[in-house]
Amino acid sequence: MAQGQTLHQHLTGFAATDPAHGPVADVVAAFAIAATEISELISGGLLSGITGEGQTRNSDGDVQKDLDIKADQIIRAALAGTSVAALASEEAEEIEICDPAGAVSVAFDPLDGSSNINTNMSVGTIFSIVRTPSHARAAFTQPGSAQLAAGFVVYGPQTSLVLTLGDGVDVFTLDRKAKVFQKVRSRVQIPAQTPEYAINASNRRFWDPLIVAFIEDCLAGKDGVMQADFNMRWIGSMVAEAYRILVRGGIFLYPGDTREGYGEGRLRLLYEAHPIAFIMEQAGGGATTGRQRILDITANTPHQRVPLIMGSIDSVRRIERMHGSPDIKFERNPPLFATRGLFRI
Ligand SMILES: O=P(O)(O)OC[C@H]1O[C@](O)(COP(=O)(O)O)[C@@H](O)[C@@H]1O
Ligand SMILES: [Mg+2]
Ligand SMILES: [Mg+2]
Repeated sequence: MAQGQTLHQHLTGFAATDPAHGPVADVVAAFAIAATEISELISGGLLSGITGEGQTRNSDGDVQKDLDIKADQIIRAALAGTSVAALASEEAEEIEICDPAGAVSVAFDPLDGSSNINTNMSVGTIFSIVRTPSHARAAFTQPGSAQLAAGFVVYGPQTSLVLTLGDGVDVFTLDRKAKVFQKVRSRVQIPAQTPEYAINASNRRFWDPLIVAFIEDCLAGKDGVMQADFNMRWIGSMVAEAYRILVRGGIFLYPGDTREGYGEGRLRLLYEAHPIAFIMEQAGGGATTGRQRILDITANTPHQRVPLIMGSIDSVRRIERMHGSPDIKFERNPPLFATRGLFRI
């Protein structure tokens, strides 16, 4: 439908032949309500009593900021009005069973990029909705391709909710006065080739040589095999990076590295990589570990980490080809391949 449609209208118009569709719509609506409240809190900052400090740690070892905990509580309160079978939150150690008869289950990151709270940078909320199997406990032992819907909210200069119901990606921006999300972009398509990359380059000495090789190719610009001058971004907030990629393309990398505990990178499969990968693919982009499509992976534990490389499809495919070609470092040397096209190897 045309822009200007509200999220509520979008969900109401969502085909209802599958019995899970009603519960999916209810859960998305609950996240929209929670996001409206979280957005207000964030925009008030210290005036809302948000200090950005924290005392406790979550199961992944991160310090839980006051807003991490508050966002988790707000989302739980909003979901209490729905019949969700199982919940997996970044801020809870274990999977929780709510209504075992619930048709859907939800994994969520209440606040992504929370190291940015004090610096007045963008943070977000991420969610993944799956069908509940016969045993609710098994809800999160399905590959990412089994997701029914996924979304994320970016609390930036605008608060925007990005949503896929498995049929393309739409973007809704919060009308703060009316407290309604209005559709601003329909059927988003990520450009296949955008010379822009995002990676935490301070970890370079810990990377796999293939990641070093890819970034060196980007840095070589027009003179290198990519034949394009690259721009670089790193926000430290995956939701903000994903939003930028949806708008103008590019590639984001959080690979595994040799730091202790970072063998599988930093991002969590169930509530970060799965939903973002679903959105990337639905918008014509890609998401991979380098060796495996993210949506083909099934979690063994709730907070399992996974290397995540996502964005413009040509860049994602190039990374995958590099991982499949151990001798790529020889092939990369010009001038033999100086005539290759953008992003080709
Ligand atoms: O500080 P680093 O290692 O660059 O990691 C940044 C990454 O960590 C995250 O903040 C992880 O998410 P949380 O803030 O939910 O733990 C991502 O948003 C971001 O891409
Ligand atoms: Mg996160
Ligand atoms: Mg978080």
